[in-house]
Amino acid sequence: MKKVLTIAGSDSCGGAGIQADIKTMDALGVYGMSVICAVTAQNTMGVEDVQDMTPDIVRAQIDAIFTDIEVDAVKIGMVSSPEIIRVIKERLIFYKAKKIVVDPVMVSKSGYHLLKKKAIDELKGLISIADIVTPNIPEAEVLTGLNIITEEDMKNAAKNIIKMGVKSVLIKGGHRCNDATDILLYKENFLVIPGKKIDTENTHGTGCTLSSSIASQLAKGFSIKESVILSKKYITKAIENSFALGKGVGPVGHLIDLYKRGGTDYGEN
Ligand SMILES: Nc1ncnc2c1ncn2[C@@H]1O[C@H](COP(=O)(O)OP(=O)(O)OP(=O)(O)O)[C@@H](O)[C@H]1O
Ligand SMILES: Cc1ncc(CO)c(N)n1
Repeated sequence: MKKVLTIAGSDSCGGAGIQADIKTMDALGVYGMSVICAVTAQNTMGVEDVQDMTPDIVRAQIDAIFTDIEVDAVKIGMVSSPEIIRVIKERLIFYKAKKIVVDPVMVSKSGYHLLKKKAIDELKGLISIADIVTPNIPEAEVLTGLNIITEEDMKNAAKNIIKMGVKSVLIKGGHRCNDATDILLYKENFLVIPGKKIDTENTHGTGCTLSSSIASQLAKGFSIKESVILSKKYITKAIENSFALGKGVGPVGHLIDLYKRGGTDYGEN
């Protein structure tokens, strides 16, 4: 079985973060492992509190895994602080980690800052060693300083981000009003991945699910382009099967959730 590591934050309500990553990995048939960078006290209505792990315990978790287990792909999500990001980058280079996906998580859907503002430069450094980075539109705006409205703007932002040294860039369109088309810049070519906006409030964890699906498919040996296309299908299906939970924004539905609710039709993933 392929082994995939998520380096991210814990979401107590189970919709995003480490919990979404492990559910996605399970659903896609890879073995999921985790390095926890922060614990959030969070529910469907928002983030109440955050406790960052120390850089030492982040380093110790990474060392524990890489000194024992061969890791086929790594997904990085919420990384909190400049010190934690520096440790992650240094350790991943040290262990010659393969197939690195960076989801540059900055602000939760409810508006809580999950990344300290002073950590943006370190985050760019981490992006430089990745195979793919998956910013949503507001994140791409922070990384580039550009204003992104149209598909052409998304392409320009991708060209700008690729200069950071990353091999490919997926700009996610989920934050646009009427469309969920994503744009991949890969080997100097653009791939427009069309998506229709699904009318649901329950989109907690969409970005985490997409990036851990990409890491899982890369681990299985698919190319970046194939992994992104398969993952767009997975996230679309997961949003179609999202459900109400608690009083706020409910989570996307993974294969496992569907089984529990008696469903069987989950496409080819
Ligand atoms: N309502 C929707 N209908 C269809 N696809 C969507 C919808 N919302 C998001 N997506 C898709 O989900 C994927 C994740 O994109 P999104 O922009 O939501 O990520 P994100 O903002 O990083 O998520 P998160 O808030 O979990 O960090 C993309 O492929 C995007 O196009
Ligand atoms: C821990 C965590 N990671 C990522 C997100 C996505 O916004 C979130 N809400 N919580």
